[in-house]
Amino acid sequence: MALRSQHATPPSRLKKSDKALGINQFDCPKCGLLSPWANELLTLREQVITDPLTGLFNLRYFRSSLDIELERTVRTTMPTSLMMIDLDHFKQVNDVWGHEVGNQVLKLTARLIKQVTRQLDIQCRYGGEEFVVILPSTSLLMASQVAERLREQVEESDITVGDQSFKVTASIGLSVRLAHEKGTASDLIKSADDCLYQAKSTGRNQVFFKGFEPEEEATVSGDEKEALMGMFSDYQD
Ligand SMILES: Nc1nc2c(ncn2[C@@H]2O[C@H](COP(=O)(O)OP(=O)(O)OP(=O)(O)O)[C@@H](O)[C@H]2O)c(=O)[nH]1
Repeated sequence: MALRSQHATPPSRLKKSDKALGINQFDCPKCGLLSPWANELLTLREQVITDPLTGLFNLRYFRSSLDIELERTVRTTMPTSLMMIDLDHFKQVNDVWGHEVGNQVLKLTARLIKQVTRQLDIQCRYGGEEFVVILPSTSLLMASQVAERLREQVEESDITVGDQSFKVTASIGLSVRLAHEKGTASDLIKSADDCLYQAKSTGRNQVFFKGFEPEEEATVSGDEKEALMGMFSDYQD
């Protein structure tokens, strides 16, 4: 019995293929899998690749997906972008509001990440209060627009506890791999992580990336942000 699909197919998307057999037999439309235990196996597989708190993909799935997407970049010449997101001063949220409220903030952040990204993007919890999104076939310019939209949505969201409410912010680092560029998945992660560090160390609540021209560093703000929004206003699915 083997799972042949490279990408996860949630059990809800499976079709029951043969009721007459009287057993739990399912036919996966993506991978053509046919097995009496396929549904149970897919549920198990989903658990193995999912972060239980946020429902996003976990670190294990992130690493294997990034390798696949970087291979795809070489084959298709379409760039792959990477977005690393870290909540600002999250320790204070736990300290002031408690761990359970902290968990609610992580869930909210996961929901916002899913809302602003596309279905084919790969949204993962990297660990703790850090998230990472792989954006296949996405230039750095487009990724910066998505990141800025996410940063804004986090900043604008109210977290309500009883009759009180508070806000959180996020810092975001971006990197991109172009088809002709060499380097490992770890290099791409390090590059996004370095940018995230820059976003944190230069004030937080901002998106940071090495600019569209090599070696040029940039943050998205003011007029540039407006121009980006205008150029890619039809980007959202
Ligand atoms: N509620 C909750 N807290 C978590 C979880 N995982 C990690 N944390 C907390 O996240 C906090 C991260 O704190 P720091 O690494 O100091 O970072 P920070 O306070 O966000 O500060 P900066 O990143 O520098 O802005 C720690 O207090 C961890 O305990 C989790 O699953 N749930």
